[in-house]
Amino acid sequence: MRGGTVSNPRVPVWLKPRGMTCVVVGGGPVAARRAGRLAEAGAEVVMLSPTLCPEAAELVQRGFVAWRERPYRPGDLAHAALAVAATDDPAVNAAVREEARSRGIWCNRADDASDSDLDFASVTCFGDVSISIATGGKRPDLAKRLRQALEDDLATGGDAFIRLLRQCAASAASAGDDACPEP
Ligand SMILES: C[C@@]1(CC(=O)O)c2cc3[nH]c(cc4nc(cc5[nH]c(cc(n2)[C@H]1CCC(=O)O)[C@@](C)(CC(=O)O)[C@@H]5CCC(=O)O)C(CC(=O)O)=C4CCC(=O)O)c(CCC(=O)O)c3CC(=O)O
Ligand SMILES: NC(=O)C1=CN([C@@H]2O[C@H](COP(=O)(O)OP(=O)(O)OC[C@H]3O[C@@H](n4cnc5c(N)ncnc54)[C@H](O)[C@@H]3O)[C@@H](O)[C@H]2O)C=CC1
Repeated sequence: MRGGTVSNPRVPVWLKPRGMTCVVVGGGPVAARRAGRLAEAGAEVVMLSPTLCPEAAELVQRGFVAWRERPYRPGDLAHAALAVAATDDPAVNAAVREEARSRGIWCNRADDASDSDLDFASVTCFGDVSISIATGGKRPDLAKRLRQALEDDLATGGDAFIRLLRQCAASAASAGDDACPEP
Protein backbone atom coordinates (compact mmCIF):
# COMPACT_ATOMS: atom_id res chain seq x y z
CA MET A 1 0.00 0.00 0.00
CA ARG A 2 1.18 3.52 -0.73
CA GLY A 3 2.72 5.19 2.33
CA GLY A 4 3.92 2.05 4.12
CA THR A 5 2.97 -1.37 5.45
CA VAL A 6 -0.26 -2.21 7.24
CA SER A 7 -0.39 -4.89 9.93
CA ASN A 8 -4.08 -4.32 10.68
CA PRO A 9 -5.93 -5.00 7.43
CA ARG A 10 -8.73 -2.57 6.70
CA VAL A 11 -10.47 -1.17 3.63
CA PRO A 12 -11.23 2.55 3.70
CA VAL A 13 -14.76 3.17 2.45
CA TRP A 14 -17.36 5.93 2.71
CA LEU A 15 -20.60 4.55 4.10
CA LYS A 16 -23.83 6.01 2.70
CA PRO A 17 -26.34 4.86 5.32
CA ARG A 18 -29.39 6.62 3.88
CA GLY A 19 -32.46 4.64 4.91
CA MET A 20 -30.48 2.05 6.87
CA THR A 21 -31.70 1.19 10.33
CA CYS A 22 -28.75 1.66 12.66
CA VAL A 23 -29.08 0.55 16.28
CA VAL A 24 -26.81 2.43 18.68
CA VAL A 25 -26.56 0.82 22.11
CA GLY A 26 -25.58 3.31 24.81
CA GLY A 27 -26.49 6.93 25.43
CA GLY A 28 -23.19 8.55 26.38
CA PRO A 29 -21.03 11.00 24.42
CA VAL A 30 -19.45 8.28 22.28
CA ALA A 31 -22.84 6.82 21.31
CA ALA A 32 -24.08 10.35 20.60
CA ARG A 33 -21.15 11.02 18.24
CA ARG A 34 -21.83 7.81 16.32
CA ALA A 35 -25.62 8.38 16.26
CA GLY A 36 -25.22 11.99 15.15
CA ARG A 37 -22.93 11.11 12.30
CA LEU A 38 -25.14 8.30 11.05
CA ALA A 39 -28.31 10.39 11.33
CA GLU A 40 -26.67 13.30 9.53
CA ALA A 41 -25.96 10.94 6.64
CA GLY A 42 -29.60 9.86 6.47
CA ALA A 43 -29.68 6.71 8.61
CA GLU A 44 -32.73 5.77 10.68
CA VAL A 45 -31.06 5.71 14.08
CA VAL A 46 -32.52 3.93 17.09
CA MET A 47 -30.70 4.51 20.37
CA LEU A 48 -31.14 2.00 23.18
CA SER A 49 -30.12 3.22 26.61
CA PRO A 50 -31.59 3.75 30.07
CA THR A 51 -29.93 7.19 30.22
CA LEU A 52 -28.92 9.92 27.76
CA CYS A 53 -26.09 12.42 28.00
CA PRO A 54 -26.96 16.01 26.95
CA GLU A 55 -25.63 15.52 23.40
CA ALA A 56 -27.72 12.37 22.92
CA ALA A 57 -30.78 14.03 24.46
CA GLU A 58 -30.46 16.87 21.97
CA LEU A 59 -30.41 14.44 19.04
CA VAL A 60 -33.57 12.83 20.40
CA GLN A 61 -35.28 16.18 21.07
CA ARG A 62 -34.53 17.37 17.56
CA GLY A 63 -36.01 14.20 16.10
CA PHE A 64 -32.77 12.93 14.54
CA VAL A 65 -32.69 9.81 16.68
CA ALA A 66 -35.42 7.56 18.13
CA TRP A 67 -34.83 6.57 21.76
CA ARG A 68 -35.83 3.40 23.58
CA GLU A 69 -35.40 4.16 27.26
CA ARG A 70 -34.14 0.79 28.44
CA PRO A 71 -31.08 -1.46 28.45
CA TYR A 72 -30.13 -3.59 25.49
CA ARG A 73 -31.84 -6.98 25.18
CA PRO A 74 -30.89 -9.81 22.84
CA GLY A 75 -33.12 -9.51 19.77
CA ASP A 76 -32.80 -5.72 19.58
CA LEU A 77 -30.81 -5.96 16.36
CA ALA A 78 -33.61 -7.82 14.54
CA HIS A 79 -34.19 -5.10 11.94
CA ALA A 80 -30.78 -3.44 12.01
CA ALA A 81 -28.41 -3.05 9.08
CA LEU A 82 -25.60 -1.79 11.35
CA ALA A 83 -24.98 -1.95 15.10
CA VAL A 84 -22.94 0.29 17.35
CA ALA A 85 -21.98 -1.01 20.79
CA ALA A 86 -21.01 2.03 22.86
CA THR A 87 -22.00 1.36 26.44
CA ASP A 88 -19.56 1.59 29.34
CA ASP A 89 -20.04 -2.12 30.04
CA PRO A 90 -17.73 -4.38 28.01
CA ALA A 91 -19.98 -7.40 28.62
CA VAL A 92 -22.94 -5.58 27.06
CA ASN A 93 -20.80 -4.41 24.14
CA ALA A 94 -19.62 -8.00 23.64
CA ALA A 95 -23.22 -9.27 23.65
CA VAL A 96 -24.24 -6.68 21.04
CA ARG A 97 -21.25 -7.66 18.98
CA GLU A 98 -22.19 -11.34 19.20
CA GLU A 99 -25.79 -10.72 18.18
CA ALA A 100 -24.57 -8.67 15.20
CA ARG A 101 -22.24 -11.47 14.20
CA SER A 102 -24.99 -14.06 14.46
CA ARG A 103 -27.25 -11.92 12.24
CA GLY A 104 -24.48 -11.21 9.74
CA ILE A 105 -24.57 -7.44 10.22
CA TRP A 106 -21.67 -5.10 10.85
CA CYS A 107 -20.87 -3.88 14.32
CA ASN A 108 -18.72 -1.06 15.65
CA ARG A 109 -17.48 -1.66 19.19
CA ALA A 110 -16.42 1.64 20.72
CA ASP A 111 -14.32 -0.07 23.36
CA ASP A 112 -12.43 -2.62 21.26
CA ALA A 113 -11.15 -1.98 17.75
CA SER A 114 -9.92 -5.55 17.48
CA ASP A 115 -13.51 -6.80 17.82
CA SER A 116 -15.09 -4.29 15.40
CA ASP A 117 -16.07 -4.65 11.76
CA LEU A 118 -15.55 -0.93 11.25
CA ASP A 119 -13.98 2.01 13.03
CA PHE A 120 -15.24 5.56 12.93
CA ALA A 121 -12.47 7.78 11.64
CA SER A 122 -11.67 11.41 12.23
CA VAL A 123 -13.08 13.39 9.31
CA THR A 124 -12.71 16.84 7.90
CA CYS A 125 -14.43 18.23 4.83
CA PHE A 126 -13.42 20.98 2.43
CA GLY A 127 -16.39 21.41 0.16
CA ASP A 128 -16.91 18.12 -1.62
CA VAL A 129 -13.47 16.86 -0.63
CA SER A 130 -13.41 14.82 2.59
CA ILE A 131 -10.35 13.54 4.36
CA SER A 132 -10.59 10.76 6.90
CA ILE A 133 -7.83 9.85 9.33
CA ALA A 134 -7.57 6.61 11.30
CA THR A 135 -4.91 4.79 13.28
CA GLY A 136 -6.26 1.26 13.25
CA GLY A 137 -7.75 1.95 16.64
CA LYS A 138 -4.34 2.53 18.19
CA ARG A 139 -4.29 6.26 18.80
CA PRO A 140 -7.63 7.96 18.16
CA ASP A 141 -6.33 10.98 20.03
CA LEU A 142 -3.63 11.35 17.37
CA ALA A 143 -6.22 11.02 14.61
CA LYS A 144 -8.12 13.89 16.20
CA ARG A 145 -4.97 15.97 16.60
CA LEU A 146 -4.02 15.44 12.98
CA ARG A 147 -7.51 16.39 11.85
CA GLN A 148 -7.40 19.61 13.88
CA ALA A 149 -3.90 20.42 12.66
CA LEU A 150 -4.95 19.83 9.07
CA GLU A 151 -7.89 22.16 9.46
CA ASP A 152 -5.76 24.86 11.11
CA ASP A 153 -2.95 24.48 8.63
CA LEU A 154 -5.07 24.53 5.50
CA ALA A 155 -6.85 27.60 6.82
CA THR A 156 -3.53 29.44 6.90
CA GLY A 157 -1.92 27.84 3.84
CA GLY A 158 1.18 26.55 5.70
CA ASP A 159 2.90 23.17 5.78
CA ALA A 160 2.77 22.42 9.51
CA PHE A 161 0.40 19.48 8.93
CA ILE A 162 2.99 17.52 7.03
CA ARG A 163 5.56 17.97 9.82
CA LEU A 164 3.05 16.89 12.48
CA LEU A 165 1.98 13.90 10.39
CA ARG A 166 5.57 12.68 10.32
CA GLN A 167 5.92 13.07 14.11
CA CYS A 168 2.63 11.27 14.80
CA ALA A 169 3.46 8.40 12.48
CA ALA A 170 6.79 7.96 14.29
CA SER A 171 5.12 8.16 17.70
CA ALA A 172 2.36 5.64 16.84
CA ALA A 173 4.88 3.25 15.28
CA SER A 174 7.08 3.27 18.38
CA ALA A 175 4.00 2.65 20.61
CA GLY A 176 3.08 -0.59 18.88
CA ASP A 177 4.02 -2.57 15.82
CA ASP A 178 4.60 -1.46 12.26
CA ALA A 179 1.03 -0.35 11.52
CA CYS A 180 1.99 3.25 10.74
CA PRO A 181 3.94 4.48 7.74
CA GLU A 182 7.59 5.26 8.15
CA PRO A 183 8.09 8.99 8.62
C1 LIG B 1 -11.28 2.07 17.68
C2 LIG B 1 -12.16 3.31 17.78
C3 LIG B 1 -13.53 2.65 17.76
C4 LIG B 1 -14.65 3.53 17.32
O1 LIG B 1 -15.22 4.15 18.19
O2 LIG B 1 -14.94 3.53 16.10
C5 LIG B 1 -11.91 4.11 19.02
C6 LIG B 1 -11.67 3.57 20.26
C7 LIG B 1 -11.29 4.26 21.43
N1 LIG B 1 -11.16 5.62 21.58
C8 LIG B 1 -10.71 5.91 22.83
C9 LIG B 1 -10.42 7.19 23.33
C10 LIG B 1 -10.59 8.42 22.65
N2 LIG B 1 -11.15 8.58 21.40
C11 LIG B 1 -11.14 9.90 21.09
C12 LIG B 1 -11.66 10.47 19.91
C13 LIG B 1 -12.05 9.82 18.77
N3 LIG B 1 -12.05 8.46 18.62
C14 LIG B 1 -12.39 8.12 17.34
C15 LIG B 1 -12.40 6.84 16.81
C16 LIG B 1 -12.10 5.64 17.43
N4 LIG B 1 -11.94 5.45 18.76
C17 LIG B 1 -11.96 4.34 16.68
C18 LIG B 1 -10.54 4.20 16.10
C19 LIG B 1 -10.19 5.27 15.07
C20 LIG B 1 -8.75 5.13 14.68
O3 LIG B 1 -8.43 4.16 13.96
O4 LIG B 1 -7.92 5.96 15.04
C21 LIG B 1 -12.58 9.38 16.51
C22 LIG B 1 -11.42 9.47 15.53
C23 LIG B 1 -13.90 9.39 15.72
C24 LIG B 1 -15.14 9.51 16.55
O5 LIG B 1 -15.19 9.06 17.69
O6 LIG B 1 -16.10 10.06 16.00
C25 LIG B 1 -12.61 10.51 17.57
C26 LIG B 1 -11.90 11.83 17.18
C27 LIG B 1 -12.84 12.63 16.31
C28 LIG B 1 -12.35 13.98 16.01
O7 LIG B 1 -12.54 14.91 16.83
O8 LIG B 1 -11.82 14.21 14.92
C29 LIG B 1 -10.54 10.63 22.15
C30 LIG B 1 -10.29 12.12 22.16
C31 LIG B 1 -11.51 12.90 22.54
O9 LIG B 1 -12.57 12.32 22.80
O10 LIG B 1 -11.37 14.14 22.58
C32 LIG B 1 -10.22 9.70 23.15
C33 LIG B 1 -9.55 9.96 24.50
C34 LIG B 1 -8.06 9.74 24.29
C35 LIG B 1 -7.22 10.04 25.50
O11 LIG B 1 -7.36 11.14 26.04
O12 LIG B 1 -6.40 9.16 25.84
C36 LIG B 1 -10.59 4.71 23.54
C37 LIG B 1 -10.06 4.59 24.97
C38 LIG B 1 -11.25 4.66 25.93
C39 LIG B 1 -10.82 4.44 27.37
O13 LIG B 1 -9.68 4.09 27.63
O14 LIG B 1 -11.72 4.60 28.22
C40 LIG B 1 -10.99 3.68 22.68
C41 LIG B 1 -11.10 2.19 22.99
C42 LIG B 1 -9.83 1.48 22.70
O15 LIG B 1 -8.85 2.11 22.27
O16 LIG B 1 -9.84 0.28 22.93
N1 LIG C 1 -14.48 5.42 20.43
C1 LIG C 1 -14.21 6.46 21.14
O1 LIG C 1 -13.98 7.53 20.64
C2 LIG C 1 -14.17 6.31 22.61
C3 LIG C 1 -14.58 5.13 23.14
N2 LIG C 1 -14.67 5.00 24.48
C4 LIG C 1 -15.28 3.74 24.92
O2 LIG C 1 -16.70 3.89 24.74
C5 LIG C 1 -17.37 3.63 25.97
C6 LIG C 1 -18.55 4.59 26.14
O3 LIG C 1 -18.03 5.89 26.33
P1 LIG C 1 -18.95 7.07 26.88
O4 LIG C 1 -20.01 7.40 25.89
O5 LIG C 1 -18.03 8.16 27.30
O6 LIG C 1 -19.62 6.34 28.15
P2 LIG C 1 -20.63 6.84 29.30
O7 LIG C 1 -20.24 6.13 30.53
O8 LIG C 1 -20.74 8.33 29.31
O9 LIG C 1 -22.05 6.29 28.78
C7 LIG C 1 -22.36 4.94 28.79
C8 LIG C 1 -23.81 4.82 28.32
O10 LIG C 1 -24.13 3.44 28.18
C9 LIG C 1 -25.42 3.24 28.71
N3 LIG C 1 -25.59 1.83 29.10
C10 LIG C 1 -25.02 1.17 30.13
N4 LIG C 1 -25.44 -0.10 30.15
C11 LIG C 1 -26.30 -0.25 29.11
C12 LIG C 1 -27.07 -1.32 28.62
N5 LIG C 1 -27.07 -2.52 29.20
N6 LIG C 1 -27.84 -1.11 27.51
C13 LIG C 1 -27.87 0.10 26.90
N7 LIG C 1 -27.16 1.16 27.34
C14 LIG C 1 -26.38 0.99 28.43
C15 LIG C 1 -25.50 4.17 29.90
O11 LIG C 1 -26.84 4.39 30.29
C16 LIG C 1 -24.82 5.41 29.30
O12 LIG C 1 -25.78 6.17 28.57
C17 LIG C 1 -16.31 3.80 27.06
O13 LIG C 1 -16.59 2.97 28.16
C18 LIG C 1 -15.03 3.40 26.36
O14 LIG C 1 -14.87 1.99 26.46
C19 LIG C 1 -14.34 6.03 25.30
C20 LIG C 1 -13.87 7.22 24.84
C21 LIG C 1 -13.76 7.45 23.42
